Amino acid sequence: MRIVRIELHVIEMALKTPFVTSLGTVRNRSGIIIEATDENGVTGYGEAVAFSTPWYTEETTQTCFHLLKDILAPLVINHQFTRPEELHKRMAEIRKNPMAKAAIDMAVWDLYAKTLNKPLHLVIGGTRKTVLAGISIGASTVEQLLEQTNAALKDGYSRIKIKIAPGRDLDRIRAIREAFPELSVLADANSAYIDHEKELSALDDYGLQMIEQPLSQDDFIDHAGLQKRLKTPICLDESITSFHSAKTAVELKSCRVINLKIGRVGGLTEAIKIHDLCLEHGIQVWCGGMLEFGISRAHNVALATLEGFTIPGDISSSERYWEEDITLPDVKVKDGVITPFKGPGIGVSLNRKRLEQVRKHYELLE
Ligand SMILES: O=C(O)CCC(=O)C1=CC=C[C@@H](O)[C@@H]1C(=O)O
Ligand SMILES: [Mg+2]
Repeated sequence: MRIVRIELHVIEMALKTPFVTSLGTVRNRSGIIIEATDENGVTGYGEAVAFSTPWYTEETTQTCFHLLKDILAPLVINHQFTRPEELHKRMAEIRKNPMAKAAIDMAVWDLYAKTLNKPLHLVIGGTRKTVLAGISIGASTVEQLLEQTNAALKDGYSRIKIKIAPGRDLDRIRAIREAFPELSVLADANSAYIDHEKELSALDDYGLQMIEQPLSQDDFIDHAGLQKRLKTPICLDESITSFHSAKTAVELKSCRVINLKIGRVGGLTEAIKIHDLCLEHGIQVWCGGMLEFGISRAHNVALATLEGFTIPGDISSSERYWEEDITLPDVKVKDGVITPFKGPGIGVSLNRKRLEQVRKHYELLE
């Protein structure tokens, strides 16, 4: 099979609730929805999940647009392939830029599953009938955090993730523990403790499920030393940008958990390889979120049906973020779980009316 047409839709939507992290606040979310159509007119969907500024990783919506339009689309259009992994390999000639590559890799997997007329989660070997839903709360005050946690529990979420930074950690953790002593809670630092490593020991006695990426975003050594000193499992997010980096983390014992994001690691092909590595080495893995739109969210649901996803991830309902998402149907959490879509591929279609409303730019590549 071969892709004969790629369409890029650059979109932007305001988040219902601003998302506050140790690195800044996200109010508006831009992204790129990609359609890849083959010679028989079958179309697969992908999404470039980079933010509009390089606060989380070095990629942005603009860098992804440039890579997709000028480098990656010309590399894959009209290139014969039988399996998605072959195009992923072809894109490996281009260095880094995982989120741009992931957009195409997601679309190719969706297209491939549709040509088999099978749901993507079954094509990749998913065994879970439902996916455990967790929720990441980016709140600026303790009161807002408690409020949003209460609402999350009412919506059936069984685990919450909070954002921490030096001087904004113990107050939050103590408040959550006091109000919800049994709740499964993890804390995401987004590398905020690089020069405050000693302050992390104070967080070690609150039964946190894990502490996510406390140190430098390209580190393995310091996290390995920290993991030896802490009871609480370390989870790596930004450090894990490829299968090789996951292998490094496993060999150096830098973490006991990995937050797996399809965009950050360069696509579903790589994410599946990292999942298999974690399963082999007893490293817990969960599906992280990127405040994304419905296409990437639907790919996350498919990924999280794999055997190794034993704990809730950051996949929550689309309606938490958007007045109206760009897919039909959108992702819905019910009683703390998400049921994988039954249709071929990712099982959702584009809500074209909504896509037009929020689209800033369109590019047709053939
Ligand atoms: O998509 C979600 O609901 C979770 C998003 C989330 O927690 C994150 C997305 C991107 C960067 C960070 O702020 C954080 C993370 O590091 O996991
Ligand atoms: Mg994180």
